[in-house]
Amino acid sequence: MDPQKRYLLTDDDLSYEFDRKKVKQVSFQDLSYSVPQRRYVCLSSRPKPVLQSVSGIFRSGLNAILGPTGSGKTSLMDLLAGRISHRRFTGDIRVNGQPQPDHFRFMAGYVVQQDFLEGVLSVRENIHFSASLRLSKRSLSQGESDRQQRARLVEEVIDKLGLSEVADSRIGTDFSRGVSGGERKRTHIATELVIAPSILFLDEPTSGLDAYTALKLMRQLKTLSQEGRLIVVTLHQPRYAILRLLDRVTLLSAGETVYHGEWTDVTGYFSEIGYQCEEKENPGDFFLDLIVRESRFLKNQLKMHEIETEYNERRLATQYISSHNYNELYKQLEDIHRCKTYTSNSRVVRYPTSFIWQFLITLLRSSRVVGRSPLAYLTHTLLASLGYMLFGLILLQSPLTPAGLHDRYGLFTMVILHHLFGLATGTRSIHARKQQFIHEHQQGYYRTLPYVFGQMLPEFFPSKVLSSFVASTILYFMFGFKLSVTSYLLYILSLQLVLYSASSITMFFSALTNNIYLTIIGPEFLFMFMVVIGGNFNYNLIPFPSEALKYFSIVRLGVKTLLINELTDLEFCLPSIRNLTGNGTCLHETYHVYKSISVDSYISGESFLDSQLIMYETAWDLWNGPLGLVIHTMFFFTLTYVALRIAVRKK
Ligand SMILES: Nc1ncnc2c1ncn2[C@@H]1O[C@H](COP(=O)(O)OP(=O)(O)OP(=O)(O)O)[C@@H](O)[C@H]1O
Repeated sequence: MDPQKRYLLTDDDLSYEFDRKKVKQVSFQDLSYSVPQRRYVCLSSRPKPVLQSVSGIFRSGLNAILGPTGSGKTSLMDLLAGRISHRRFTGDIRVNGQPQPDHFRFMAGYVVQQDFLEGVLSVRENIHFSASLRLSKRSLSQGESDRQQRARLVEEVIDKLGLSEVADSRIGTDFSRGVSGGERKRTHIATELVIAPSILFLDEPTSGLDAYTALKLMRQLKTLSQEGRLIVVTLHQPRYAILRLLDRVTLLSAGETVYHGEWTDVTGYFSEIGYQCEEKENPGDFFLDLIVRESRFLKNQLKMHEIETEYNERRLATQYISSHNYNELYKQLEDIHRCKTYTSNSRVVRYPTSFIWQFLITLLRSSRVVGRSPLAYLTHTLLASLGYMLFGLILLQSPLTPAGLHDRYGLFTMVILHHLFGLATGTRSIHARKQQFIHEHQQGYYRTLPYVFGQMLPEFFPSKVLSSFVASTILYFMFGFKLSVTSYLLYILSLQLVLYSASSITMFFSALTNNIYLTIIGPEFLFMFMVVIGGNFNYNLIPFPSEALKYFSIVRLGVKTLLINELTDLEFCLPSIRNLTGNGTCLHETYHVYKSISVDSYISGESFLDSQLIMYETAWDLWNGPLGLVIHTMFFFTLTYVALRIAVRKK
């Protein structure tokens, strides 16, 4: 193919090219990357350089990025894996000599330091989840059914990583022990390997493992690389036995390269520039100590503003740039990167599976998660029911008296407040899932919307919906609200809508920010605001129409609907004239007798609604409350979706 013509290919063509071809080489030239350094929440100061003019070529085999903590290993790997937007860095990355396509991250396996496996699911189920969402129909062969092929691939990878004995064991959560650390790490690798990527990135795969397990894992990676894969790992301070397995390394110091090339040549290179590693010393320790010592010295010099040109020339990074190794590398890179920079024809990112499929698979996972921890979900219902039962006992069969009318008002307000500050706030656990969502989304498991409908809503709502339904029903009959099917249904509907509305607000805050305090205080502040504007406070001094503002209050919309539903057609009389007609009205003849004695002897539900400035005459007056709650819910769900979309935008 004409090399110039190659760059006229569309993303689809490229994806096809890469799906068919193995990634044999990733080359990068003059990569520089900086991050905004925020001192205060809104103000950003000078950008902090993370990588400076880093170049190299990784080929099939076991490649490693080594360096002390904070030297930029993960950042370099993120760039190479396509997890950082092209807008954020300068330099050029090529895959098999072609520009890195937009969806490269979907094709590459990426094992992050902290895994996001589902603790209540088994090893096999976790791997299956990845296979179901990341293996496109096109990548599966004809003949066998898709389902059988996926199952076979899962079993193959379980076997390859030596996980057969624990395949049905649960991963484990903070509260229940599961598989060992090494098995967990291998399961994480298996979730990536199951898509048979020809390139695999692993960030600190040995961290948290004992020496033996770490070596065993690295040997497995070596075997995988010998099958023709291109594997890139970052390592912090590996032992010698691990270093000997490596084919190529990049040594980083404060974002600059101090060596890139074959592992076997590294000792020779350093002795050439005057640093001789003793025979019995671990070369890894030797180089890293050298880099750390130099960085510390450099930091002190910088503090004193006296970094000398003479010293600069002796710096490891400067010496590397003037070395023969670097010249050779640069010649090769010039050759590979000679072609024009590719500009993408389309920015559409194609997912391996369809929207519906992503929804179904995420729904299956969330149902399993809910089903496997029934106690966690039922506790909510049990506690809420017990609490409401207590209120029901205290106010058992409240009479239709003026005092009973005030009990109704008080109880409605209290139940709504409990829905806001009690039931809805549990939705904050979405915050804990956000990093899992970001990782899985970046790896091409699913789009945002199927996740929202398939995972988020089913996982967070059933327990709340059930709690609200059971507890409110108990209260309804214990307290003795209006005995009418329509009134009962409208009462349940209103409370459910209040719950959705309040939960959508807590969800929005969880999706919006990583700050745990803000996810707690944000919704509470908003709820308090709604109590103030929706309650009977005199806030006419606020410079906007108070009536319009009331529609913003979930409290107002909820209480108003419950009051209209309960109070219309009811009359509340003094106990002494509590001789009801059977349809909730006082015996008016008796009332006439008492009328002259006390004005408080009789109150109609309607007159109470009048006193609260609540309109109740038309169907619109009744239904604008539920409608307002639906609009609230939809509004905050949309905001949640937008916040999640922003959260998953490439770094
Ligand atoms: N998004 C970011 N925001 C702020 N600082 C960042 C960001 N990304 C990287 N950095 C900073 O850049 C430097 C390099 O980070 P990076 O995670 O790449 O280092 P590392 O070598 O992988 O470290 P470790 O071994 O501890 O994981 C660090 O000082 C880090 O704080």
